[in-house]
Amino acid sequence: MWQAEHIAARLSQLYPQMAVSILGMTTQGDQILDVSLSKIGGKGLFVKELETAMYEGRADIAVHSMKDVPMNLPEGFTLAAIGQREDPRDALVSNKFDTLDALPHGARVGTSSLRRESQLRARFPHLIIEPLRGNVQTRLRKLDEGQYDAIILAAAGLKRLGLGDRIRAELPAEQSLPAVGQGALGIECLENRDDLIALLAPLNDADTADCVRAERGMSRTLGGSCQVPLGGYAEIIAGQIQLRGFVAEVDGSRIISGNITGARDQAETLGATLAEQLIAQGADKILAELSL
Ligand SMILES: NCc1[nH]cc(CCC(=O)O)c1CC(=O)O
Repeated sequence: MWQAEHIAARLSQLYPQMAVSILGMTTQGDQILDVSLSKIGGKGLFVKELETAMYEGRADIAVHSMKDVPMNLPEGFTLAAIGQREDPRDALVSNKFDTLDALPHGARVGTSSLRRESQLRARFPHLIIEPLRGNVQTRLRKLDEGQYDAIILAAAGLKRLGLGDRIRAELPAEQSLPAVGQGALGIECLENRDDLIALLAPLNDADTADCVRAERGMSRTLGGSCQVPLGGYAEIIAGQIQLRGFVAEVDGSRIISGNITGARDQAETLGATLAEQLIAQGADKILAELSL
């Protein structure tokens, strides 16, 4: 809802004559909370109902976290704009500990993200990783009730909700490589709505869009979703895209990582090329084992 309201406010600012209203929706991704997303079909669950609403003409656009948008949109839909990225990092939230290093043997860390789990287990095999789902407030409540010693959340979600003061440590990309698209908002509409695509163009942030395209190019080639421990994060450095990526065993016993730098107008190809490099190092075998 914060994301939808943010985009509605931007549109009202850009187009004062435009009537903007929010059609609040709950998706299966919000409703099914007792199991990990990786077991129930992944991220598409956050976007499907919204696409149905657009298809049926009940909504014109949908606002998504790019992290939740599947690599291949259904036929007839397009991403009209990708907004400026909020903090892309993962954040440690705890009432007892200020850093990951401070967590003692046997400390319980909440996350249902295979990406976060694999990176934690590789560096801190003495921690116990336990599932944690629900919206941001629910996750914080479960921490505060003492079910966990610490939890890992996206910094972006916390900051947007004014909960940035709960962050004990922001994990640098070297320690917790973010998810593909993390921290960026995407606006989806029907591909044939040239009117909307033109109106939404000013909301596109070229830097973020190029970075997210590179990340998604990698993930698409790897066939990844949140069903696999996979991270991808791109930055614009000296006018070029620098993309890092990894695929790991969930238990952290193996992490295949790499990076690549290249031209912004080749973003997707750059992502695909990094994916091929990870595959050459055995990423495809890890992915194949996971889909068994
Ligand atoms: N999968 C849920 C989800 N999708 C996007 C965000 C955070 C906000 C963002 O990345 O834009 C979150 C929560 C989290 O990972 O803590």
